Amino acid sequence: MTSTAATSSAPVIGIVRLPHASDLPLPSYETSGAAGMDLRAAVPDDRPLLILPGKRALVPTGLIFEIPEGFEGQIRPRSGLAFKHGITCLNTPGTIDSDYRGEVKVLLINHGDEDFYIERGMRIAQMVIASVTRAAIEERDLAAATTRGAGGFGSTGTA
Ligand SMILES: O=c1ccn([C@H]2C[C@H](O)[C@@H](COP(=O)(O)OP(=O)(O)OP(=O)(O)O)O2)c(=O)[nH]1
Ligand SMILES: [Mg+2]
Repeated sequence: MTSTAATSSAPVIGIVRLPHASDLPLPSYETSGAAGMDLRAAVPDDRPLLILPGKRALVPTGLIFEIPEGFEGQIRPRSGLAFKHGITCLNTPGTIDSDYRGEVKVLLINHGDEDFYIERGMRIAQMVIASVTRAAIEERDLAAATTRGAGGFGSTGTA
């Protein structure tokens, strides 16, 4: 089941299919409540991409995204690939900036102990569109005091 229904006031994401993805389906939400649209591998039909255990690969999607200002694309792993094969995104969540006009690529790593072949059209990751807040930056001489202060990295204990 796939769903093309958008939430109300949803941003419109423009997608350009590059020649090496022209026969692949556009990304789509697999169910009516799916948060992410699945991305497919645009590797050659006759040349699956081998990822050896412990190695990583940049997998082409053959897609250029036009994400409106105020939003970003987050590339996240698919849990099934992670659970069954140890295949995940190394830089998760990958950030797709709204002003990026290059081909979106997915950085996969094989954390499993077997060779894994990425086949053409395989759904390798998912993209979640999220709103972004861009902050104003102000330099300060001193940061305002708080109860936590400089405590971190487990300073509150575990229990
Ligand atoms: O998984 C990813 C992550 C990033 N990108 C593209 C889109 C993004 O807008 C651009 C830059 O990503 P990022 O800012 O994470 O990388 P960087 O190492 O800081 O590169 P740059 O100096 O180009 O910003 O690379 C991808 O295609 N896939
Ligand atoms: Mg950057």
